[in-house]
Amino acid sequence: MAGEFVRSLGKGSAAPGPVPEGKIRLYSMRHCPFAQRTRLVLKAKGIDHEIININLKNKPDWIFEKNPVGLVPVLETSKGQLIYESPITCEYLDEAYTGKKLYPEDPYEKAYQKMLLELFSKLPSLCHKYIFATRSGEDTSALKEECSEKLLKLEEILANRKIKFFGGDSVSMIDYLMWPWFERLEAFQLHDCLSHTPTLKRWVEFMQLDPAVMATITDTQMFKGFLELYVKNSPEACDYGL
Ligand SMILES: N[C@@H](CCC(=O)N[C@@H](CSCC(=O)c1ccc([N+](=O)[O-])cc1)C(=O)NCC(=O)O)C(=O)O
Repeated sequence: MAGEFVRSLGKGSAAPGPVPEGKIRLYSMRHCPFAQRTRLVLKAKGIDHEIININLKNKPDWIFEKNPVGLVPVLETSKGQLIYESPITCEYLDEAYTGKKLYPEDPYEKAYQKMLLELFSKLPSLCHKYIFATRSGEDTSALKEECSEKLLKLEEILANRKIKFFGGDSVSMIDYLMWPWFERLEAFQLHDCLSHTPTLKRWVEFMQLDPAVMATITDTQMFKGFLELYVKNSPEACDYGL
């Protein structure tokens, strides 16, 4: 069974058959911010796809045949090609499919977006560390400060370039690659890190109006419910809310 809102496949499940001609398959998890990057690009480009959710707390053995490290997202084509690591899945979709180009054609502008991604790329692990530290009652002030510093850097970039989105005046790849963590700041209890970043706050408001963002939005309460179970390694975490 494939679909965005279908229960995940876990240990003991049969491996799905080949991907139908004309479709691409995403191995995903409904609450995963990395997989949301790929879902944003699939939506933004209007790509015909199917989704198979994976139970990451009770993984089927066959997921390691799709990605040797057993993580989602993974794309599978009808030729049996496999693509993993979220920024690579997004770039692949942008190149392999027609429709709106999300990375700029200009080599410098594309390089610039990839440099921004590097700058951003510490934030996911900081958010995750913060969640675990909060749960175990540790002092989280240094981690929170580090998050604020990262966001301040992004604020300066956006404010200095006087642009609405990180790639210019319309949404592009870098915005989608960063978005899933901004959407979850409240659930991470890190929302006040945005209190000194007015330009970044406006970017969040612009992003909330984007059709692909609206189509993949994660409800804060739902994500909190998922996190609660995920940090306890519950096999029910990935299907929370279904
Ligand atoms: N570079 C890779 C990283 C991919 C990745 O790590 N995927 C997680 C998805 S599940 C993670 C998740 O949704 C989550 C959310 C919040 C928190 N937290 O706040 O603590 C933690 C995790 C996974 O499969 N994981 C499976 C596994 O680790 O075995 C890429 O860019 O593709």
